[in-house]
Amino acid sequence: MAPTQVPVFTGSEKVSALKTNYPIKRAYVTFLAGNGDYVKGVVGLAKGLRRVKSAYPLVVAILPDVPEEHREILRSQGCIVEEIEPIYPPENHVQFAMAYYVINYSKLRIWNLDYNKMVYLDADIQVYENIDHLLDAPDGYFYAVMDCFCEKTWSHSPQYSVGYCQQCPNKVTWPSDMGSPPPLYFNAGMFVFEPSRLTYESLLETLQITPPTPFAEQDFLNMFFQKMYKPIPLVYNLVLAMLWRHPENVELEKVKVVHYCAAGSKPWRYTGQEPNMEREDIKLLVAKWWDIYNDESLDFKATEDLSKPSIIASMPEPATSYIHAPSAT
Ligand SMILES: O=c1ccn([C@@H]2O[C@H](COP(=O)(O)OP(=O)(O)O)[C@@H](O)[C@H]2O)c(=O)[nH]1
Ligand SMILES: OC[C@H]1O[C@H](O[C@@H]2[C@@H](O)[C@H](O)[C@@H](O)[C@H](O)[C@@H]2O)[C@H](O)[C@@H](O)[C@H]1O
Ligand SMILES: [Mn+2]
Repeated sequence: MAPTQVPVFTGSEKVSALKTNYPIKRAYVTFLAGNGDYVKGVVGLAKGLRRVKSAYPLVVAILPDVPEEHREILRSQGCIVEEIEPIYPPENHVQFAMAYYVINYSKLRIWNLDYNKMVYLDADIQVYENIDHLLDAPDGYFYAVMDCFCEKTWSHSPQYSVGYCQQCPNKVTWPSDMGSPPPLYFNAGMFVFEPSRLTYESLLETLQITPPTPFAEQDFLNMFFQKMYKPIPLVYNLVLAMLWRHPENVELEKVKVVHYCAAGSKPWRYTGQEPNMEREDIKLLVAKWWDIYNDESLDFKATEDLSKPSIIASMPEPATSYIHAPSAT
């Protein structure tokens, strides 16, 4: 297991009795911008969640530039489509964020959705095993998987310059003349969070006085939730670069969620040309993604699916509920 991970789930734990008169609303949520091919990622994710019999719906937070044709595709796959307004960082700093990532600040709108607990998943993520239990995790924390600093995309950072990575903190000791090592840093492609108006307004106010940085909203979220961040095991968000940067930390057969974020790994654009893309494990993971995307039996069927447990999921919670430790496999 990677160092410094604090196991969130220690077994079947009794969660405090929930006293509420309103149904606890839980869902998965992803983000879609533009009229390009990321819509395929969302369709794949919707079908993947259906394949693992998730009890919760998939909300898609879309920017206004998503065409009606794509919105219809998402609705036909049982997604709940919610249009959000873009969020731009302070005008005079935008050049500091990598241009490609600036649209990701708009992800912050998901804190304003009308749900109590959500799991955010990038559209380039696929869920291969049921992770509904994450929505039972104790409130008051921000759960996410630790990122890796070894890819070239991190070449701007002090970590990269000294060869330090939190995935192997003992390999290169953090130089004492560079102050204390950076706090644990999560990949913002997947996280468990509690939408709230109060948090949402605080995020937006804080953003206005926070100069953008290379990884845009990911850096910002790491700063904002630093005190609440609770690392969860890598099986919940396998950042593909881990396969060649930290293979000792990866047990591929136990991975529940795969994040196709390495350059050239987006399944719907895969050519195998970019570095590491010719690896057998990458070819297997891309093929697994396509198997789900092409599986017509996983398409949404209005009649059958409406009777799915997600209706139950919106019913008031029982007096107590349990967190079941994730399966070892
Ligand atoms: O043209 C785009 C680029 C990004 N995204 C969304 O923004 C997320 C973050 O971008 P990406 O996953 O490409 O970043 P990475 O995780 O690869 O750094 C994507 O997963 C999508 O949900 C999108 O909808 N359209
Ligand atoms: O806007 C910043 C983005 O930052 C993250 O992607 C990065 C990060 O994972 C680096 O560590 C990798 O090196 C890099 O390849 C990858 O693109 C999130 O996955 C994405 O959702 C989004 O927040
Ligand atoms: Mn991603």
